[in-house]
Amino acid sequence: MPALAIELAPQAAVALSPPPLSSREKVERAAFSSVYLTDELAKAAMERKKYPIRAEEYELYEMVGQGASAVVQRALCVPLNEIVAIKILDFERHGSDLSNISREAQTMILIDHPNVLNAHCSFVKDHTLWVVMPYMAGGSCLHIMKSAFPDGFEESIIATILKEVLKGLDYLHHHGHIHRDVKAGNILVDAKGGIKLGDFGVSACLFDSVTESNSSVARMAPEVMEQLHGYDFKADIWSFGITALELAHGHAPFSKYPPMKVLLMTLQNAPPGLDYESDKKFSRNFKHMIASCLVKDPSKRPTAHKLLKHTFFKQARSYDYVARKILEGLAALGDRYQALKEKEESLLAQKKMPDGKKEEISQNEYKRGISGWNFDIEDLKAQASLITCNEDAGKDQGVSNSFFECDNLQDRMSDRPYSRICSFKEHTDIQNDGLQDKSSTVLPPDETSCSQRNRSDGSDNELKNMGASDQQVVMQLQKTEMDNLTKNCEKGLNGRSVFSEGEKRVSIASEIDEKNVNVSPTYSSEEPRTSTNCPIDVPSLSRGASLKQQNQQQNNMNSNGEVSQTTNESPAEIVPKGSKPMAPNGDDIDDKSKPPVVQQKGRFKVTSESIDFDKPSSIGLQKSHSIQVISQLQPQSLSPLADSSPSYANSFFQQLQLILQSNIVQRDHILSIMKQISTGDPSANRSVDGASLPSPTTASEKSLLEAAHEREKELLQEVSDLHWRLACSQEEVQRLKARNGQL
Ligand SMILES: Nc1ncnc2c1ncn2[C@@H]1O[C@H](COP(=O)(O)OP(=O)(O)OP(=O)(O)O)[C@@H](O)[C@H]1O
Repeated sequence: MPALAIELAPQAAVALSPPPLSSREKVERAAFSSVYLTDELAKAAMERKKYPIRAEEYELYEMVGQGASAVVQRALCVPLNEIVAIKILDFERHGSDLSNISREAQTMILIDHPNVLNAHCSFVKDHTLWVVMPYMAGGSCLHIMKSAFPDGFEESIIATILKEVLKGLDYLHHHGHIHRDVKAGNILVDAKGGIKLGDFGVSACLFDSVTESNSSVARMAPEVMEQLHGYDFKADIWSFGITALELAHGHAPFSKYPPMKVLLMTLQNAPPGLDYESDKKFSRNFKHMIASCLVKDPSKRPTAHKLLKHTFFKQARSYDYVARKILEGLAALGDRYQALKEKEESLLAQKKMPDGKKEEISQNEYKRGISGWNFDIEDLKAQASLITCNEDAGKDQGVSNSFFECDNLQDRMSDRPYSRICSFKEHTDIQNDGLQDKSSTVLPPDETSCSQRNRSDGSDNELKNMGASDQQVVMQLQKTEMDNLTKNCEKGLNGRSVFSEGEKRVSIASEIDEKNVNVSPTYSSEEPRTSTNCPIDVPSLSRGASLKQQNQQQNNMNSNGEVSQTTNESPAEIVPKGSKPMAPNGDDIDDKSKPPVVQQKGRFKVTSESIDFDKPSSIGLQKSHSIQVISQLQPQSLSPLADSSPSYANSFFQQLQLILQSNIVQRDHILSIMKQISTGDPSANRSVDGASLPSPTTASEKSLLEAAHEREKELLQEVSDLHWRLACSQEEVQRLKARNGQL
């Protein structure tokens, strides 16, 4: 049966109304709905060499790659006598979103940029879609690292590769595309060291594969994970930052964790970054470049266009240099692929988990975030003083512009450089963070304050990043893990080993462990910690330290106060600052003056409106020492403002309750564990209900309860703070509504 071409001239693009279709027909027809077509791209595509669209005209050779949804084979295009790569997607086996796949294959054909892998053509063969592409003989950066650079590339190579990737991203964003899967595995190198960003979205919907693999989750931006407000091209910048870390270390920061863990870590923790101590070989510019991408608030991430001007990329070299440095001496791609596949299969067969050390490193990288950095403040001041202010200064950049070159006025205008003061302040804050505490309890760069405004609208991880359902998941996981922890402690008390050899040592439990339990007085904040510490450390707990540490962490999480709409009813009404219009021409991508755009991208919403909550008011919550009383309060009773927007207040109140409940559960677990340890009785009451807590008969139990009450008070204080911010936010919402009404 002859293969059917789906490479169609854009003029022929017609959306057909579908009667019941076979999956093959669906692919073919979906290819017509070329929403991405632009005249410019279509013209370029028409001018290109014609590749045959019949499978018979290609000779398939060895496999050179495999992704979640496709295999890639080297092949000969017989009529043109040219080696190509053919990506073969089995759309029946993967049950993929056919319209997405074929539409994006179509887009690949129209792509025309030296740094983006385009497709020569694509066609359907039986139940598979064939995408014919240029053959990239070096393979992906991931493959190259796995074969010859397990600890990552050197900085000049990384700068060269990433600069090319960034050019590709800039092109895509300029044409209104989000890549959605930037990673080392999708950065391809040709025989001459040329770099192309591949796999332009041909792999299906991201969230369909979340449960299967964490390779995409590891690089997913927080706003993509939360799915509350949609995301925009800045999500690619986050992934770009993670990819930079991947190239620097040979693996992504949390690649060894299961997807759910990665989701939680990304949402809850400070962003990962290069470590001042262990990454000494890398320059400050590199560290800064990564940090500027890994800012949780997308609006504070630079555009690809702006990032290209970062001083880090000054060290970029030629393609030749890349070929010499990383390709020389490598076996042919097919052989390398085969060898890696065999190695991975044998590891799997032996049930050998990946190196536990790497897990620890990942964990520590993650926790430290950028806290270990030391900036030369004088240097920064000098650089910052070169930057010109504009009226929006400080509004939308997460990190200083002092690392960015401003070539001309247009760049300055389009990229909205920071003001001198903000730039300096930002770094002061970063530096202070580093000096203040080298442990994990630091604010990420996006949460450092630049002004009063920024102080009040920085991200609140618990509230901004997580919807109610996320929190339920978190709570459930935390409870499960806490139960595990309790069991492990029991095992420890019974003289049995806490973790078996092959057991994963770092899990969510370790996170909880960090926050709530692991507070041995002998603990050094710079030492890696794992949940294995539990049975050893707990007997010598310093409760004060424990609670303080926990509180500090909580405060860090909650002190920035951005309050975002989380109700499901009207997600488009209030959206985060980070969501900006994705301008097709790219020039005004950062222009806040544009009207809001809400766009549905498959299952995601792309939104552009932002709201700042910057005006404090003083509405206090009456404190109570009983958590029960607070948790029973109805939202209406909390604030008169709640009446004006009940769904908003309800949602917010629910979130507060969830956080509080989560803390209560954790607290009770900890108390229970401590009691077991102090009595040496693993069968001691493990109930987590406040009502069934043991009565304070001994001095140690008394002090435990005192500590718990302290914590309770702290939590109440936090609730009070949050409520205050809610009131501010509501006021701001009213103000904005009024302003919108006027407009
Ligand atoms: N044009 C090419 N030339 C050489 N190798 C390629 C080419 N395209 C892809 N590969 C190799 O094949 C691998 C899988 O391809 P690709 O990532 O496009 O598949 P996928 O199913 O979309 O993957 P995923 O969705 O997991 O990213 C790549 O990581 C790369 O190593």
